[in-house]
Amino acid sequence: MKRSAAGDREKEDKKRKLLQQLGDVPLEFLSPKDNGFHQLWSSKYAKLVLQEADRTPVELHRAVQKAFLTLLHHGCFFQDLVQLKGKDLLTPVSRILIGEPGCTYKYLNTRLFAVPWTEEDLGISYNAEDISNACKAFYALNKFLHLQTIRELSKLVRSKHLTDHPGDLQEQVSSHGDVGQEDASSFNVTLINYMNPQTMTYLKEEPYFGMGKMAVSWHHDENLVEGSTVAVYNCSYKDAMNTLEEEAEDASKWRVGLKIAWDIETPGLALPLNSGDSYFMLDNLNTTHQHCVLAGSLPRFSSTHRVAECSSGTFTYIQTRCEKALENLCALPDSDKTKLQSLEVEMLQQAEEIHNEVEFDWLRQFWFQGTRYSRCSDYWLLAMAKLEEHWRQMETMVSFKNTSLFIFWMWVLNGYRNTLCMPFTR
Ligand SMILES: O=C(O)CCC(=O)C(=O)O
Ligand SMILES: [Fe+2]
Repeated sequence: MKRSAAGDREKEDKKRKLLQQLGDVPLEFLSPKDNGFHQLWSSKYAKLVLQEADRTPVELHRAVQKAFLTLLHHGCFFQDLVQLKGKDLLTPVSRILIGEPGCTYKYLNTRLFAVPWTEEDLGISYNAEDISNACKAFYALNKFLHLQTIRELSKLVRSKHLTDHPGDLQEQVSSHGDVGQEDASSFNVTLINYMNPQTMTYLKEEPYFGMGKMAVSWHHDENLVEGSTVAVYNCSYKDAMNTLEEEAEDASKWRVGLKIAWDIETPGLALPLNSGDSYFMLDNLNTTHQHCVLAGSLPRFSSTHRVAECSSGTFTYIQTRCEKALENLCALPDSDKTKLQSLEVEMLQQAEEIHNEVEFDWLRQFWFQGTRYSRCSDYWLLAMAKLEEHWRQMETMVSFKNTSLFIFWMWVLNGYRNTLCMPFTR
């Protein structure tokens, strides 16, 4: 999914107009201490659900919290260089993507490659046993959050708040008679975020409501299966560096902010999070509303489980594409030379397209991000070596095509010249 520069500009204009309209008066937002907070939540934000820490098994908390720290100690979190409003920006939060083997997730023009999680041993080698265990912990958390999501979705179906898409939701829920099967609500990746506010010198102020410093600005999560839920596990922790008083700590909890997209009438919502809490953006909430993350005072991790739309975003997909293009290349017997089977224009064009796709959307994306993926496992290095080999073979195809085109134009040109010269040469 390419973000168009024109589309971005249009959105920016709309946003600027909105801010001008507001002048210096901030919009209203409600927190738990405000009257009407729960009323607002249940009427305008009913598809946002909080599950407090005690709803999650203690062993799962333990395994996941250990996993976060393992990844941090192995230096697996990286700030992403993303494109926003035509500018290259480094995200304040550092991230890692973990998920189904071969899955990728593209956001803000950056393709992230999932460090594979598996329950059983698929022969994937990890750089350390604790990294392998960390991936297993997120797999377990994923399964748990998936179950909770189904539960919350069916509660939503039964509730009177359901207004739009009742049909879709009903379907999503009823397809879960047998929980655990693959479907639109099985999360295939988690994008894990980490930020230590004490080491971040500059964080942007939330511009519309005056909610405070943002770790992640207002956005919709992109590149997800339409209407799919996003489930987030939140975990802040005290390290030896943090010596805050209990009270001060309380005043600076991490919060998730929500607002209805392009709506300046409905107050925004700021929901404080305790360590171990999970929140769910059910059904199409991510489309109708925007969210942001407001920084608290402690270092914090979040594991954001999603259904990435990866019809053209898995290793299997791109490998199959390459193989399709390479069907047109056949080996000459008794030599290491190859030739094109068909010179049909469509065949040649398709090969060129696939050659570009693998080069720009996969190889360059991967190498641009440096060696970050080799911190965890060799999975993507091996996968990329295969794609590179396909790319190299396609390179010969494209050069064949260019040579054929050259010969064709020479032939046309010569024919033309011969025609012109005919009276003189006769
Ligand atoms: O950390 C969170 O609570 C949510 C982060 C988020 O919105 C994102 O990564 O897209
Ligand atoms: Fe998000």
